[in-house]
Order: sequence, then C-alpha cells, then structure tokens
Amino acid sequence: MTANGQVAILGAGVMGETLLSGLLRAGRRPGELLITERRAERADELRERYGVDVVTNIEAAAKADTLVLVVKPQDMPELLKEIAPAVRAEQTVVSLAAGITTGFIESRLPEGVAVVRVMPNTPALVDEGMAAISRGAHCDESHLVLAEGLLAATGKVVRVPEKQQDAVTAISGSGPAYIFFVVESMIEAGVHMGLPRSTATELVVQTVVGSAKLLRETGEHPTVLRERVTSPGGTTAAAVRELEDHKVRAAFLSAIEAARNRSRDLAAE
Ligand SMILES: NC(=O)C1=CN([C@@H]2O[C@H](COP(=O)(O)OP(=O)(O)OC[C@H]3O[C@@H](n4cnc5c(N)ncnc54)[C@H](OP(=O)(O)O)[C@@H]3O)[C@@H](O)[C@H]2O)C=CC1
Ligand SMILES: O=C(O)[C@@H]1CCC=N1
Repeated sequence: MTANGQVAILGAGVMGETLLSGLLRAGRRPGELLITERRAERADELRERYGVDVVTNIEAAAKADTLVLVVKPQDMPELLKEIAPAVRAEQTVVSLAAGITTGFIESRLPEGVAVVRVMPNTPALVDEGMAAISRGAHCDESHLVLAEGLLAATGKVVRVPEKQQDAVTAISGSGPAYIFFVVESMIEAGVHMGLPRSTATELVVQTVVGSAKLLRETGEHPTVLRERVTSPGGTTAAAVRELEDHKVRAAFLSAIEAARNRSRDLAAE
C-alpha cells in the first residue's frame, strides 16, 4: 500500500467501517487512522472494536493528511461547511459519496485542494470490492495513486472519467443489492417448491459464488456460459423463456437507469 500519512475517515457507517476494517487488515496501524462519528455509542463501539481514535470532524481535518468523506450525500454540505476552515491545500480529500461531484466539494473547500471521487462497494468487507476513482480539478498522478493505495486494500480499483461515475454507481456501487435480490428470489423459489430454507440457501449461495468464479477465471462472455447451461429443450431453456416473457432484462435496464438518474440528482438535494 502506498504510504499516505495519517488518514481520517469522516463518517464511519456501513461504508466507512468497511474501509476502516480493510485498511487495518491490509496492515495499516490503528495510530495511522482517525475516524469521526456523531453518535457517542457508535464512536465507543468503533473505538473498542478497532482500537482507533475517534475525534471531531475539525480535529480530523486539522490533523490528517488524507480526509476520506463517507457521510451520506445529503449530509455532505453540512460536513464540508464544518471542516472547510481547517482544510489546507496540501491535504487530499477523497469522497466516497454517491452523486457528489468533485466540483461540488472543491467549491466548498479552500482553493487548490485535491479532491478524488471514489465509488466503492460493500464486497470490500471481504476484500472483493470494486472501486472506481476519478480526478478532480487539482489532482495530479500522486493523488490518484494515493486513493488507489487506500482502495486497493479492499479489492480492485479502476480509473474512470468523472462523467462516468453516475453509471458506475448504478452498476458496481448499487450492484451487490441487485445480486442479493436475485439470491433472495431464488431461495424463495426453492422454499416454494418444498426445499428446506437452509438447503435452498446453501444451493443458491454456492451457485452464485461458483458462477462468479467461472466468469472471472474463464473470461468467457456470459452469453457463452449461459448457453453451456442451456441444454436444447431442457430445464434452463424453459426458465429463461419465462424470464424473457416477464421482461427481466428490460427491468434491469430500467432499474439501473433509475439508479444512475438518482445519483445525478443527489448533489442537488
Ligand atoms: N453502502 C454502500 O453500499 C455504499 C455507500 N456509498 C456511499 O458511502 C456514503 C455512506 O453510506 P453508508 O455508509 O451506506 O451510510 P451510513 O448512514 O451507514 O453511514 C454514514 C455515517 O456518517 C455519519 N455522519 C453523518 N453526518 C456526519 C457528520 N457531520 N460527522 C460525522 N459523521 C457523520 C452517520 O452518522 P449517523 O448514524 O448519526 O447518521 C453514519 O454513521 C454515502 O455517501 C454513500 O453514497 C458508496 C458506495 C457504496
Ligand atoms: O444506495 C446508495 O445510494 C449507495 C450508493 C451506492 C450503493 N449504495
């Protein structure tokens, strides 16, 4: 991992804690990390679980070299207003918030601060994350390398132009939820047909893991892999016909466009 001094995670909810735990698993020492949280009991829980210091947003902004912003998009204006007086141009700001542009953040912080926009996802909790990063107006290669170093602790990192981030958010940011939705539906189908819930769950989870590995390790197109499962006149063909009749492919397109549009709207709230 690239060394980048002290890193503060501002907002340690689901995604903030995921990043924090990943950095610790990757060998970062608790003393190199700071976190901020506004609820005292949550702060105590994190302090106890990870041995990291929990400080105020202003303290974090004054002390850390890298500020990772992981509050909800709707909380971002208030957070930026609070930390702006303490932020300095030599710091790097990394935002994980959906929909919030680097321009939005730059315009609320002192002139010249480097801002990197990141879209991570929750499989980072098991070091299988997918993160996409984009540069703001004041970033150079060193800022992108720094952000890559942070995110590579928990999975893959790609660079994308910022104009693609709303689509990325809709695909890989929200993506795990679509997969879990499919998993839930398949388990329910198994239960409906009389399988014990535990059996249905084991069958579906291993099928998803195995299919994901097959995709990654063979590099084959998903259509080719699907055709290999689909024996002529067989069971899979009967099932896929139903999925097509119910316009599941079109539903995915509409759903993912809705997520992309929601990402675009978030900065305006
Ligand atoms: N969850 C996901 O899968 C992904 C989330 N993201 C992005 O990550 C960000 C966080 O999402 P998520 O972790 O799901 O949301 P959470 O609500 O779990 O986490 C946000 C955390 O920020 C805290 N917070 C809010 N305002 C402040 C503040 N002013 N100072 C300090 N802490 C504050 C909240 O505290 P409190 O509990 O008191 O409100 C909460 O603990 C969002 O911007 C989201 O778009 C990006 C990719 C994937
Ligand atoms: O649902 C959300 O808004 C966040 C961003 C991507 C995943 N979760």
